[in-house]
Amino acid sequence: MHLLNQQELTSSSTDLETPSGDVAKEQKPAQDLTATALAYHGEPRPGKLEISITKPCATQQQLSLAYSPGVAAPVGAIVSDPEAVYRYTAKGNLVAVVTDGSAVLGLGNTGPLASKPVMEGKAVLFKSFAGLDAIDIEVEAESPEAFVDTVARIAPTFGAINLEDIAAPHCFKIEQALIERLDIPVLHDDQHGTAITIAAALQNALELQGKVLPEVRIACVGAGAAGIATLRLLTALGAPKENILLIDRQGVIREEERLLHPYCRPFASSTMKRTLAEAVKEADVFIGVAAPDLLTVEMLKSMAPRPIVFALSNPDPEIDPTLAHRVRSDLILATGRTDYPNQVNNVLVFPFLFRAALDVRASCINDPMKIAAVQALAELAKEPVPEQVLEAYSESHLGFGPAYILPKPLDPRLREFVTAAVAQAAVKSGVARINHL
Ligand SMILES: NC(=O)C1=CN([C@@H]2O[C@H](COP(=O)(O)OP(=O)(O)OC[C@H]3O[C@@H](n4cnc5c(N)ncnc54)[C@H](OP(=O)(O)O)[C@@H]3O)[C@@H](O)[C@H]2O)C=CC1
Ligand SMILES: CC(=O)C(=O)O
Ligand SMILES: [Mg+2]
Repeated sequence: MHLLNQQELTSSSTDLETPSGDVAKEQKPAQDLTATALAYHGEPRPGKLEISITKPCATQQQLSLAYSPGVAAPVGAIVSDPEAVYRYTAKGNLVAVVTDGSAVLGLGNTGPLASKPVMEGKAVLFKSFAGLDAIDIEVEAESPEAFVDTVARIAPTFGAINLEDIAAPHCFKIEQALIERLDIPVLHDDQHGTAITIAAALQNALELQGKVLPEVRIACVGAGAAGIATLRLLTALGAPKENILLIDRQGVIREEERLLHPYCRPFASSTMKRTLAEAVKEADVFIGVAAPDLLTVEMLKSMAPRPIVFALSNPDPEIDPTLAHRVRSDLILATGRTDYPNQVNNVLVFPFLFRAALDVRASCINDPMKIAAVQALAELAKEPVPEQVLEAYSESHLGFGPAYILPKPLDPRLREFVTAAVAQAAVKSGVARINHL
């Protein structure tokens, strides 16, 4: 599949009026996205990050405070009281973005080295959207245990750990082991950041389509980190398991048919349906967290009236959005990408979950905090959109509707709105260690 970048979109797109009255952008093939992206990453200096200092260190006196002998004072304070580390070091605002490179976006197991641009990107988003300092750490680990051990050993440096792009099923075991071993928040973004974003987007899309979660039929392709966590959250929010079909490379995951890992088992179905095409037929909701181009035009046509399609594989979605809008005028469609309407991407969540957790020094990121994020994100989509956001996206109007089911990631209100809701939930559920509210 070939999709366009933002510049090409704004310079070469034509608007298609769909029968539902929404405007879908018609796009022409990109010639230079690869070259532009490589230049962006390579020039004027390689990469997207640097470290800057926050205290002056230009005179003999300043050097003797920053280093020997002055630095001994905070060391002593931390030895006496470990909590003083939050007062005298950067720990409390520092997140590790850690990966083994085993499920990098939808590109698969690229290994740790090639995952570095994505992890640097996550660090950029932490900083620019939530003011958090983040360092990317790409780990070469021979086993999940070795990975856990590596992260646990470096954890004292950080205020929180964001696990990224670690494939299922190891990701579940790794996250659980680190949560148990560490006293700082640990969260696998591809599980929970994605699940929260999808749940908020689905809540709003269902409202617009005149449907409700307890009644819709859901086909989810991708039984990995994102897929399993999303179904766990959606069922917790009221989606009946019997209305859900989960599909992986071998087809619909059915009870007692093959050896399933324990994370898949709760979503195994007693259905007679075996293929993705059969699973999608008459479904109200398609959630794609798997790979490009899996949803065909025929499958889309076979979905129920007023369908919802979240084609979230990055960078290339499960169906080309322009094609999908041509086929179904009653569709609400989202992708994970920035250059289409309705970006359903965990960037809407992870900066603010961690911002809140660190602000109140939460010991973990628990379910009430995740549910608070769902509600805050869904609610913010219904507020008038500030001029600054319209300008950032070169739009003259954005408002709650089929082409705007969630706030845009560049919306500066996210930081206050989502962070406040999550922090309040942390305090209320008893996991906050300080109360700034
Ligand atoms: N928009 C967003 O915010 C996010 C999007 N994603 C996207 O979701 C996808 C999966 O990520 P993640 O869950 O972390 O990865 P995992 O490796 O944990 O899981 C991938 C899952 O997708 C399935 N899959 C892969 N290819 C196919 C195929 N051709 N047909 C059917 N199933 C397939 C795999 O099946 P099997 O086990 O049989 O190989 C597996 O169940 C990626 O494309 C990623 O970009 C992820 C997180 C956030
Ligand atoms: C968005 C993201 O984290 C992913 O596609 O893996
Ligand atoms: Mg990811």
